[in-house]
Amino acid sequence: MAYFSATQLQTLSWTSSINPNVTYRTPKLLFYPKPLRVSFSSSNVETTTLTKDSSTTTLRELCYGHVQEHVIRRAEEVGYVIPTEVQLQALPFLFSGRDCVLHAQTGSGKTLAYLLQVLSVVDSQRSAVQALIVVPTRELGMQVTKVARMLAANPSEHESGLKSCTVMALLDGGMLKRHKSWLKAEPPTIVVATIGSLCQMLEKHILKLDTCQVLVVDEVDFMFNSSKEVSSLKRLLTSYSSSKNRQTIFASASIPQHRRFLYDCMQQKWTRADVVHVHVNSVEPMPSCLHHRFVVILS
Ligand SMILES: Nc1ncnc2c1ncn2[C@@H]1O[C@H](COP(=O)(O)OP(=O)(O)OP(=O)(O)O)[C@@H](O)[C@H]1O
Repeated sequence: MAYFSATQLQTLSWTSSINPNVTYRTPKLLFYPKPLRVSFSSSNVETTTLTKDSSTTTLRELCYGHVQEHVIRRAEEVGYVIPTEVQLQALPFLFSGRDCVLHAQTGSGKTLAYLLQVLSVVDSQRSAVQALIVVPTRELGMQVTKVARMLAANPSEHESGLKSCTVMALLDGGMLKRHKSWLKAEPPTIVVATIGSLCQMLEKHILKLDTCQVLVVDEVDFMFNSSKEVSSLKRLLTSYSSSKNRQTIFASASIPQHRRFLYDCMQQKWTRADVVHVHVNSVEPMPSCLHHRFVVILS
């Protein structure tokens, strides 16, 4: 049995401080902006000189050759022009097909990072579920579905005669009866699901995941901390499709014991052994205190 010590796990961790002496050797990242401080927990670090400034790398440049033009255009139309730090760091790994743990603060842009990867992989002409995004709550599921549908919408669909990518929201409290008929008639390309509704569909064999190429688990720390969801989630990660045949992406704002989590990912075969931990630290730390002010309005 292979044994990995916690120190052998590959962890990429960026901060905004610049250390010109430490970078790393992944060739895909050579266009990277400024020298970034990249810490590996192994001693596998090499020095390279990076030239281009991060402020000049656009989302279009990052996505070029991976994401369809209409998706990039749609993203630009809604204002996604410059990648956030986590998108800048994660997208080259995601596009290369590596399993990733996206670990960055709330609002840092993890959702867009994994949705761009999902949209780069799926083929809307195939009638099969190709990506599954598991979320802890209905509210988050609705938000993710909205962004996915917005990005996937193809305005030239009618002229080209090509089918658009379809996104199903399989969420707790939703109309599962309607979803059953939809799944039977024509499988959607992407499914966004809460674990409860998803398991119902899987157990009844209405939904099959053998064609799933990308599995995303959002708010993974929340899911693993919920006693109600954890066993179903573990089953999902190991039973319905194998980590060899799919790309697995975990996203979370906080993973308190991330080394332990990465170790489990490999040991339990939730991911492949070369899973990448993309850890973007907050550029602006939380303020140490808050000032409260109030105004008295005299009537
Ligand atoms: N490249 C970008 N340019 C401009 N805005 C962006 C970009 N990427 C994401 N956003 C916006 O930033 C906000 C937060 O993004 P998002 O929801 O993807 O963050 P997140 O890291 O997934 O947060 P959470 O941990 O809460 O799920 C959203 O309003 C999104 O539209």
